[in-house]
Amino acid sequence: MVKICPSILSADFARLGEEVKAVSRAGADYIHVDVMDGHFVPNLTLGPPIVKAVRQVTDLPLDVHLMIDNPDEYLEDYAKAGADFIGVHAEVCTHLHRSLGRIKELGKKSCVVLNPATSPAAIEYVLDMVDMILVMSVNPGFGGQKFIPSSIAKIKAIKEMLDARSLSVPIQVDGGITAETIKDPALAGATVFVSGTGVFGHKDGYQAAMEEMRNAAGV
Ligand SMILES: O=C(CO)[C@@H](O)[C@H](O)COP(=O)(O)O
Repeated sequence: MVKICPSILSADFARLGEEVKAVSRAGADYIHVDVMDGHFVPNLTLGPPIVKAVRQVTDLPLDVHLMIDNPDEYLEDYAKAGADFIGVHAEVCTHLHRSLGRIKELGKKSCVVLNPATSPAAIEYVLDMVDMILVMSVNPGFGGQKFIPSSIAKIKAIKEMLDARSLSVPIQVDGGITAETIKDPALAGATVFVSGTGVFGHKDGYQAAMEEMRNAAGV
């Protein structure tokens, strides 16, 4: 079952509440919230007060992707703000097992995130404790970038690792996802798709964008 998660990074921030309501009505499965700190990634976005505000305008799960250094220091703030999923990068968590465990202790779903250059081996020993795995198909920091094709082999490798352990953790993919690019990652085993410009920039509107992606995924 394909899930589509509009990334509010590409929304009109001056009308953020309306934008979130509109994609929720148009059939989004989760609202994807990109948190950037200007250190781990070369861009700055938003923090817990905005997550709290978004929480008030939709009943959909909030999928909060922390692109920040020292995520442990902020997990509780994002949990309190209303995140449902909290994603942390394998590259910045010195004690990844502890960070993912802390997310669960806070009563939230945990997601581990891999940059394009990071090997699936980095998450081999936490596969059994995560609720979602996010494969970045662009280098994080900006919307509107081109899908990196090597992500497909990585998704396949992670799917094989999960199957070998009889685990059914959803694989999410994020970056450059549109109706034109969704099929290959879907065939490789991804079921959860983040899309920013592909949804918010679609010429025929949000519902058409998500329907096209679901149809194109075709799995
Ligand atoms: O995390 C990120 C970027 O760092 C993504 O969530 C982008 O927001 C996706 O945007 P598109 O590539 O779909 O435009």
